[in-house]
Amino acid sequence: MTKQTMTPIYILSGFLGSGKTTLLQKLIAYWQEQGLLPAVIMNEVGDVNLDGLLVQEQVPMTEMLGGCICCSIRGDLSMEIAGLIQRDAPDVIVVEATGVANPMEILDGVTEAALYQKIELKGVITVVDAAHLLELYHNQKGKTFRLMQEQIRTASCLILNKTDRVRADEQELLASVVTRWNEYAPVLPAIRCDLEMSRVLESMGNVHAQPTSLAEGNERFDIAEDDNEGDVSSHAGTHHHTHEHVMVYTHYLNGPVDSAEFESFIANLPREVYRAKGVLTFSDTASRFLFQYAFREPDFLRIRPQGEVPDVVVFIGEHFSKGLIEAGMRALERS
Ligand SMILES: Nc1nc2c(ncn2[C@@H]2O[C@H](COP(=O)(O)OP(=O)(O)OP(=O)(O)O)[C@@H](O)[C@H]2O)c(=O)[nH]1
Repeated sequence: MTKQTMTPIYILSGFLGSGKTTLLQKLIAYWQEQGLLPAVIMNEVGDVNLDGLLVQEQVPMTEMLGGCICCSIRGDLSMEIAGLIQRDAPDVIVVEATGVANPMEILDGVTEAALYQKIELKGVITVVDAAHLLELYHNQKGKTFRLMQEQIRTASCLILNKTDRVRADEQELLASVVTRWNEYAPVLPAIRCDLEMSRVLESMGNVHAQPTSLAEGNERFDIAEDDNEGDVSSHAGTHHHTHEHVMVYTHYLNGPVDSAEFESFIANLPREVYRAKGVLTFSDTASRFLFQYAFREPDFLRIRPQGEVPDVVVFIGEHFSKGLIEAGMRALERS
C-alpha cells in the first residue's frame, strides 16, 4: 500500500559508539507509546548487524550492511526508503547511519528518495561521545576529529552524550565548542541519551500523533544553512570521503571462550581499534552476551537472541593489524 501522507524521516548521526542505538531504542519506545509505527533503516560498515538485536521484532527494519550508505551504497538508500514505505507503511522512519558516515552524503540519499516518495526530512540528530570529543578537541587534528566536527555541523539537534565520562567544567567547555561549530542546533547533555524524547523531537519539529498532520513543518528543517550550504555542493561535486581509512575485521568464533581472558584481550586492544561489538558465549557463564566496546570502554549485556545468531566479534578502527587481532582471537578459542 502506498501512503498518501508524508512519511517523516529522521537521520541519526554520530561517530562509532557515541550512543545512536541507545537513542534509537528510546525513540522507538516513545513512538510506540503514541500508537505510531516506527521503521528503521540500519547501516553498518561490517557485514553483521548486531545493533538489530536491540530492536524489537515488531519494528520493521531494513539492514544495509557491508558499506557506508554515504558512499558505496548511497543509491540503495532511496530504494530502501521507498521499499519500506510501500511494504510497511510506517508512520516514521529513522535512518541510523554508520558511525563513520558523512551526514551530508546521507542527506543527499534521503532527498533523492523524495523524488519518488512523499517523505519529509525532519532533520539530523547527532549523538556525540563527550569523552571522545574532549580528547579529539585537545589534539585538534586527525580524520576522526574532522568527521566528528562535520557530523556536529550537520546536526539539527545535538545530544552531548556520555557526560558521565567528563567533569562538569569539561562538559561546559564541550557545550560551548559544539555551539561554536553549530549555532543552530540545540545542545542537549545526556547520560545514555536519557532525555524526554518529545523534547528532542520538538527541538527540531515534532512527529505528531495524527499522521494526517505530518505534512506541515517542512520548513523547520534547516541544516545550518549559511556556513554549510557551500559544503553540500562541494560534497556532491568532489565526493571526498572522510572515512576511507576505516577498516573492519569480522571474526566468527568456533566456540565459547573464557570471559576473563576475553576481557583482558579487549583491555589490551591496540588504540587503533576504536569500536568493537559482538555476540559471545563464555565457557564460564550460562548465558550469552552482547558485547560492546566504544572508545576504550567495554560493556556486556546478557541476551537471549531470537533465531540463529552466531558467535562473532566485529572490530572497527584505523590501520590496525587484522592478523594480530585474528591471532589473539584464535588463541582465546584454543585455551
Ligand atoms: N558510559 C556511558 N556509556 C554509554 C552511554 N551511552 C551509551 N553508552 C554505551 O556505549 C556503547 C555504544 O553505544 P551504542 O548506542 O551502541 O552506540 P552507536 O553509536 O550505536 O554505535 P555504532 O552503531 O557502532 O556506531 C554501549 O556499550 C552503550 O551502552 C553513556 O552516556 N555513558
